[in-house]
Amino acid sequence: MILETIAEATRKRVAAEKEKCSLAEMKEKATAMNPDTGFPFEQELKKPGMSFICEVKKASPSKGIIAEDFPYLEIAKEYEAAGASAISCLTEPEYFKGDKRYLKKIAETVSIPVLRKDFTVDPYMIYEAKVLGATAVLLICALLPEETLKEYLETAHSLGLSALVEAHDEAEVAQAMRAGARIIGVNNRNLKDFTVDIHNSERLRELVPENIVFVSESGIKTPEDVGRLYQNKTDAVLIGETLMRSSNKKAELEKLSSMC
Ligand SMILES: O=P(O)(O)OC[C@@H](O)[C@@H](O)c1c[nH]c2ccccc12
Repeated sequence: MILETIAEATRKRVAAEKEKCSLAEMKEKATAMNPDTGFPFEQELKKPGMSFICEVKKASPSKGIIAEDFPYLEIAKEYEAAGASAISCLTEPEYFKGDKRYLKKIAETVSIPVLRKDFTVDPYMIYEAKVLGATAVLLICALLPEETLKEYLETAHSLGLSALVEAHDEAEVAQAMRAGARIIGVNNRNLKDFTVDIHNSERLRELVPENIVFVSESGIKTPEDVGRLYQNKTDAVLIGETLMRSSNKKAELEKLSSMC
């Protein structure tokens, strides 16, 4: 299964990185930074109206190369100027052609919150996200036993980082809530077979109380998709491909939000 393959590659990558900068050292750097961020990622998504998390993504295992030309910093600036609430930046290098340097540079440049989009399988990656300037990390339920998820959430929160906890079905939504998630994202893409169904997040919406931020992720393409999710009390949408393929991101974002 692709998710496990990526997780395994990530474990290897992190093991190699620890040779250069140990866990103790990374933790030290992260904890020396100001934890009192006021959780801007969560605050942005909680604002009235639909919030847009716009993703900077060059490639994906399901789509291959999405953007041949990839001026990531310009893209991030365009998202910000277009009114994005936050930016999601892929840092996974092998399958998504992401890079930690993209995240660092984007976080230095824009003033909206930046999510580190990666396959968090080690607390090291949470400390590193903080050091790179991220305001939030992704935690995928399918990769983390409940106790581990709880522990990672506590680590993130103690550093002032928000966590977008990704679930795909009822059991994972329940796991996310028990672990103390404040932001739950339902992925419309099934990571086992890559099928996309935005009905998935519509269906699971009612399981999440309104004090927890609810995000719909993946496969969102039209103003009708966004409008339907908005009617269904979705706080935010996470959109990658549709925006990445658009040559005028501001116009595209305006169009996508036109039915909210
Ligand atoms: O490009 P899309 O279909 O709009 O999807 C964006 C985002 O939801 C997707 O990239 C994603 C959702 N969960 C992930 C976990 C890891 C990597 C990527 C993802």
